[in-house]
Amino acid sequence: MTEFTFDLLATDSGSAARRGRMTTRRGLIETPIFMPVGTQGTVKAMLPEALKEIGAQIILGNTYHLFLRPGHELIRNLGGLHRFMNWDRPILTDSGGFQVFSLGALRKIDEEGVRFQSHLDGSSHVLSPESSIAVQEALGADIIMAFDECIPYPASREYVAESTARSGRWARRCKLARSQGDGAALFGIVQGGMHPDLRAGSVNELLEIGFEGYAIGGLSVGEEAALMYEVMDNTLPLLPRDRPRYVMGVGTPENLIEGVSRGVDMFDCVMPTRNARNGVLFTSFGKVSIKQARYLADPLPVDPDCSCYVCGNYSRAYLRHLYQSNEILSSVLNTHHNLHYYLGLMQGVRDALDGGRFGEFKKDFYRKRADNPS
Ligand SMILES: CC1(C)O[C@H]2[C@@H](O1)[C@@]1(COC(C)(C)O1)O[C@@H]2CNc1nc2cc3nc(N)[nH]c(=O)c3cc2[nH]1
Ligand SMILES: [Zn+2]
Repeated sequence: MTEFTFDLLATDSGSAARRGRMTTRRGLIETPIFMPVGTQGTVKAMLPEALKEIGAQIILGNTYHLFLRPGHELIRNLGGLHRFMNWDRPILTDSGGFQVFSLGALRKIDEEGVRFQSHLDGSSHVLSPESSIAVQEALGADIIMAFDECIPYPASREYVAESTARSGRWARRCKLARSQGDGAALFGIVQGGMHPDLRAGSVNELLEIGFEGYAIGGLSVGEEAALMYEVMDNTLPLLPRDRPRYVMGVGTPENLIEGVSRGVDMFDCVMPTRNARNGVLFTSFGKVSIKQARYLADPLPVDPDCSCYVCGNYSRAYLRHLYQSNEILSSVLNTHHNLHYYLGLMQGVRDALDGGRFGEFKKDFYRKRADNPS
């Protein structure tokens, strides 16, 4: 029996945006929410205490990576992923399907699952619906994801239909493979490529099986933003209002605002953390590439409107110096600021929804960027 609930607290008058609250066995999650990605049991360059200080409520882990290294049994024997990484708030784990295809080598997919060679040492492995659920339960994640195939883009309609049907069969196997009494919530993942009818078929199959939440997969795979929004427009209205909706791998700040407007509750993306390590900082007026010469002697904080520790204590000149010098602190400070920006943006969304002023919030978001084209 899972201790998972979702309450819809408010809906926006002028859009499909919604304010909600999830209850998991490790605490509450206020939605809409952005989830920092902690692929290998760490949100890169961030101490758990710093994540809490900037308001992170839940983070992501990856089955594929932790299964390969250090191994899910080792982590279970050491008390589970929360203990292992000293994070006592909720963790959502992705099921491995996507990562096998983005990282694994020599993959072979069949009804059983996916055979692949490790990108680390070339060793051969299989991930199946049953083994993916077993790994996620061993890790002790609070929200676990069905094992699916994230269909590459572009793909033929025939392949999309076949793969989506197989992911539907896998979803059923995932639900059957769950251990009784494991308090984690299991989310189904909608596939169907960019075809509204195949998306609807995938939704119907998942609803018939029944999950605690529903993710929209197969997006943020190189498609244009307009196409991503079209799939959201077609798919979100088909999902139950009283269950969380999670769009995987999304996205830029604009993607988050547009996704919220369409009724998305949960997001995750490597963008804030990956861009931080590449010296690209997110601000209320757009992106700042800190390596640019114009910041050489700039005494201002990266975003004068930002209340984070980094903007309160360091100049653009110093952040540029750290980046140019390839200093470790560059990743630490840039990541802190970028995650603070993403989490702060979603806090602003929640506050605006609480106050019935999401429409104004969205207008203000775009005006600030238009005033300062980066
Ligand atoms: C490969 C790597 C690290 O994953 C990120 C990142 O690069 C990158 C490359 O460009 C950006 C957009 C910045 O994000 O694309 C990935 C984010 N898009 C994405 N993540 C997903 C995860 C998924 N998991 C499952 N189980 N099923 C899915 O259908 C699924 C779809 C997804 N789409
Ligand atoms: Zn800042």
